[in-house]
Amino acid sequence: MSTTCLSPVIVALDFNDIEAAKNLVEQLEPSQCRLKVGKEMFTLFGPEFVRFLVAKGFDVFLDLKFHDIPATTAKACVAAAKLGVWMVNVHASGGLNMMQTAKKALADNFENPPMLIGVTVLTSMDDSDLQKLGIAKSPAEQVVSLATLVKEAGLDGVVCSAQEANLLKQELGSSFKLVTPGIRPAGSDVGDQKRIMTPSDAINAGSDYLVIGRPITQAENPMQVLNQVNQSLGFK
Ligand SMILES: O=C(O)c1cc(=O)[nH]c(=O)n1[C@@H]1O[C@H](COP(=O)(O)O)[C@@H](O)[C@H]1O
Repeated sequence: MSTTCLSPVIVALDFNDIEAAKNLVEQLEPSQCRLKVGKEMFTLFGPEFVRFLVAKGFDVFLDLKFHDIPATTAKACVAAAKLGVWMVNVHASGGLNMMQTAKKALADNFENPPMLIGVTVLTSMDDSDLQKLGIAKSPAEQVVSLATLVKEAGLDGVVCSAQEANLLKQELGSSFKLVTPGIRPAGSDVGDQKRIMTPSDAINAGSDYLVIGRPITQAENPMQVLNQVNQSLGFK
């Protein structure tokens, strides 16, 4: 598995046009960013697109957010790992047994399994969204609860917002990885995200990886935005 990337940026390839995605990928080097394939591109273009990115040497985060009974989730994680991806994720709210079973299946089947990460509270949600689900905690409190369970299950880290990064590093230690979407360079459209932060603030707060989609992919000049973000973080 490639580990040549110098930047913490993971570009979210949320395209419905495979040629548009490939056009951006052709301009990128695996040292400049990692790539994320999510539900839209995987549903449209399947494992072949993932294999294409892996064959080009990119670290690929396959973001399918599995959430099912333990056996089904574990088998889905093993199937994802067979594609040679660098990271896969499950919803932490699937529970301790689901996460432990997935982790064990990866360890039993692969000498070098991909990182397994638990999704906590989506970055598109705030207090009022949690209340409507009957959750009386703040997003930060709920993230800490779920992340504690993810750590207990032996996973490598969580998806959370950068707003919780500082707290999580204090509570769960520096080696527990924090993957943070909801990243918005100053002046870019917020869209449907609610718990947001700029790239440099996120890194200063303790984020290990920054997931950035539309601010790069929808920009007039995506490479310019990526280069600016990397430069602002001290990566060329
Ligand atoms: O798991 C994720 O990657 C994820 C979790 C989360 O809480 N919030 C979130 O936005 N994401 C993903 O991160 C990407 C963010 O994209 P932009 O909002 O366009 O930067 C999307 O592909 C989302 O599916």
